[in-house]
Amino acid sequence: MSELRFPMFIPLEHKKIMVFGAGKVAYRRINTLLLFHANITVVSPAVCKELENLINQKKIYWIKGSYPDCLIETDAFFILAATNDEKINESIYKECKKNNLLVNNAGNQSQCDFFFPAIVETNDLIVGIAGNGSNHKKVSETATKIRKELRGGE
Ligand SMILES: C[C@@]1(CC(=O)O)c2cc3[nH]c(cc4nc(cc5[nH]c(cc(n2)[C@H]1CCC(=O)O)[C@@](C)(CC(=O)O)[C@@H]5CCC(=O)O)C(CC(=O)O)=C4CCC(=O)O)c(CCC(=O)O)c3CC(=O)O
Ligand SMILES: NC(=O)C1=CN([C@@H]2O[C@H](COP(=O)(O)OP(=O)(O)OC[C@H]3O[C@@H](n4cnc5c(N)ncnc54)[C@H](O)[C@@H]3O)[C@@H](O)[C@H]2O)C=CC1
Repeated sequence: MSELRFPMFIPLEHKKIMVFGAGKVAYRRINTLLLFHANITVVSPAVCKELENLINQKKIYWIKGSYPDCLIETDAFFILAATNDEKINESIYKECKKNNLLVNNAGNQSQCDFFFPAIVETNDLIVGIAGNGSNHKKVSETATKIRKELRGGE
């Protein structure tokens, strides 16, 4: 893929974000979104220990269930489809499109209205890093280098 992706920096405070799936990818992304004080609802039949802690601390809201039994809330600012079922992720994508909602299918780049960046944050800077979708490792390694440069480690 060689398309250029335009970075936008959007305040997320109090905006509702729905995340379908509560595994490794969902956890990584929820942690990133919490930095921005988003109002996160996660839908999944089960959650990992780390997410359970966030739910108990009331940092995120959990709907215990599965798509399509649990529907997409149309007042969501955007939706992340991050289940481990390709067909389910695709159905979520299609329902979002029908409702004019922004959606990211973590398993399929052709079903992403926007892409999830790697983030480096300091007191007064936010750096968002993305590639062209061909080298996730390079994006991640670049974030690590910039973290070292700006924060001296981590
Ligand atoms: C295109 C994109 C679409 C989107 O927005 O969803 C996408 C897609 C996919 N990633 C895959 C694999 C991995 N992604 C990571 C890590 C990150 N991926 C992220 C973003 C994006 N990933 C989007 C834009 C990327 C860009 O700009 O180029 C980051 C930046 C942000 C975040 O996710 O938090 C985060 C680094 C954060 C940081 O380090 O800070 C690792 C781990 C690693 O490399 O260390 C692995 C491999 C190991 C693993 O399995 O974890 C697969 C194959 C899945 C499969 O085959 O099943 C797909 C699917 C596909 O390519 O179609
Ligand atoms: N974009 C990225 O960075 C990456 C994307 N992926 C893709 O992301 C997706 C998720 O990967 P992982 O987090 O590793 O999976 P995982 O197996 O760790 O977690 C999947 C989660 O989905 C939930 N789930 C399953 N069916 C569901 C349904 N019908 N409704 C709601 N929740 C449901 C499960 O309970 C579980 O919590 C896969 O599609 C994979 O291809 C994988 C690695 C990296």
